[in-house]
Amino acid sequence: MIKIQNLSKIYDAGGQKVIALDNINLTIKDGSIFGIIGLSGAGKSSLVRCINRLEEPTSGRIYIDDIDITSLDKKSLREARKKIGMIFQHFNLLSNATVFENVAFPLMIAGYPKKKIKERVYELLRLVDLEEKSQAYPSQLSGGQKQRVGIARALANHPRILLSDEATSALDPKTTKSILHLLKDINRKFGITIVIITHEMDVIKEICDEVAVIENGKIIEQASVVDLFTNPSADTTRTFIEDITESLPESIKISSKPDEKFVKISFRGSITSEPVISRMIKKFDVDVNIIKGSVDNVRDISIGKLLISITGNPDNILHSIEYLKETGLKVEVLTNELVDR
Ligand SMILES: Nc1ncnc2c1ncn2[C@@H]1O[C@H](COP(=O)(O)OP(=O)(O)OP(=O)(O)O)[C@@H](O)[C@H]1O
Repeated sequence: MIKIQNLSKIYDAGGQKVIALDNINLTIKDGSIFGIIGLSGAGKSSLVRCINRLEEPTSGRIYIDDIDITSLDKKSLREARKKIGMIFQHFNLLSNATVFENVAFPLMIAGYPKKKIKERVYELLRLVDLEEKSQAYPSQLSGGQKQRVGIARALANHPRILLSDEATSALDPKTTKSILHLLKDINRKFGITIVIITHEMDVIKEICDEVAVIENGKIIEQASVVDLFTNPSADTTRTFIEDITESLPESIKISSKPDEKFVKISFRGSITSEPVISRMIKKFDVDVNIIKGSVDNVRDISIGKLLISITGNPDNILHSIEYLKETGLKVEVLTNELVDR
């Protein structure tokens, strides 16, 4: 378990103080894939780099399995870091060393005998599907292959935690997917906790279990990925997931009549196939116009969103909305404030 308590990081930029992290509190469960998403400058890198103290926190505590990382001396920190692997956006490989040598590097530093190093390196290269490239140099590899080397190197010392600092940001969408699948496999096979920082919701959607949204150095929202998609609360989160109420047609903005209500419905999985809306129309004698709809796949669960207008007798509209809520759907009646956003 990673426990971050009251963590702050203040940089001194030429006499000017920059508050990069402002009293962060987070708990990351063992074996989970935890995403931290935020816009550029939100504090993501600072946060992830404080976990292994590549960046020194200004104040606060970070516990990993009850060991206070922030209080360790240099020698103990070196030991603790063996259990925290890290991968980077630009891979950080040694350019004049082969793939084999890059992966062997942390094992040599740890003082393993040659035979052991060779066995472990080939085991890791098999895991990331790069055995045949062992003698290649980084310049002879594609971006995806370079990141696979980065992953193999990060896993060399059997870490319990893998930190990923925008590891797929420099890759095309297809390669991104294959790297994310590899990370998921590693998480499942070895139970390694993975902390991913990213500015892309697609990355979160693909593999994370839980997500925290960071803005101006503060965590503004934290939830399971499925909950976040169904029910985002912060405005920034809504912009990340392109909420269905964004860029609504002009015609909606002029209407706030009692005989017409705009309703956003969110649903998960099986409810998609239930004819809830047609039943509602029959039961309450209202008309429904579907304005927008979308279905997203989040961690293999389909999450649907539907924006409808309900017109008819105002009382019947209210009963219809109650009925939708009773069926277990998440229902939000759009107010002007929401519509005008
Ligand atoms: N070494 C530093 N010295 C001074 N200010 C810094 C330093 N590193 C980061 N900052 C500032 O701290 C804030 C958070 O930066 P950080 O790199 O953690 O954000 P980020 O979310 O990772 O951004 P990006 O996605 O652009 O990398 C920013 O305002 C940044 O300018």
